[in-house]
Amino acid sequence: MEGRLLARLSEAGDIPLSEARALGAAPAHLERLEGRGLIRRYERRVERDPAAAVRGGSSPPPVLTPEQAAAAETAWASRVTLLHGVTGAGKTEVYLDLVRRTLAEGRGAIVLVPEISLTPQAIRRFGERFGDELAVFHSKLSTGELYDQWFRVRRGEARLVLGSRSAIFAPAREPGLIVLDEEHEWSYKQADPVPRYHAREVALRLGELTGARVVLGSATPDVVTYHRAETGQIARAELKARVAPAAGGG
Ligand SMILES: Nc1ncnc2c1ncn2[C@@H]1O[C@H](COP(=O)(O)OP(=O)(O)OP(=O)(O)O)[C@@H](O)[C@H]1O
Repeated sequence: MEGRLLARLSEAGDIPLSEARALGAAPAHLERLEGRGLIRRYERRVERDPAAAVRGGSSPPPVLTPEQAAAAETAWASRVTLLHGVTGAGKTEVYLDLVRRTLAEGRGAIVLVPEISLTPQAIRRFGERFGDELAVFHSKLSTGELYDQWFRVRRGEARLVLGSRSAIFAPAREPGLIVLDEEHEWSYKQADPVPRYHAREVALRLGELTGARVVLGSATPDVVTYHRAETGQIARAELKARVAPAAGGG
């Protein structure tokens, strides 16, 4: 067994303890080898990274349409903005543009989407654009995965948080932007279990406390948000046209 282990180590450099065990190494074997100075045991943090699979090459961002560019400008110039746009009008590209600007300023960003919209494709869109800056929070992560994501954000390694409602509590450093996509969704309200909160209200308050811009995106805004926009308490940007499909040119 010891020969097999040493052979494996000489080819791999180092191996996890679990692999040594699988090769048949018992604790006594390891102690003996270590005593003879042939191996050394050490601990290393290994992070689980649920976004790793969706990180790809960086695809260049599309040029925003004039309507999208105007919407991004309004949001950039305002504290809180309702981004009112029909389905397929390209709201996500506006969020991506605002995230890019925010990271370029050296600040962090939190993008909330309803749990049901947090699909691999949606994650990939952000992962392709922002790579290692991205941390993803959703309810299917194991406690360990959640812990790792939390610490990547906490340490400032990941400055962009993408997640469902509870991601609003991620320890983003110096948040400069908070986006709620589909802001009208009832799933942003957590009624049970405690703590009971509405992620939109938390986002608005966090924006006040930190100076982060808040963007509320929807094709069908909540009546409360709509009223705030109508009465001028928050800004409004509209996307009325669908983005023409790249190949269609219509
Ligand atoms: N400026 C652009 N140039 C080229 N393609 C674009 C542009 N903006 C958006 N798209 C493409 O159009 C499609 C719809 O855009 P996007 O997903 O951003 O819209 P959305 O409003 O967020 O959609 P939904 O309402 O479904 O959430 C996507 O495939 C996106 O890549």
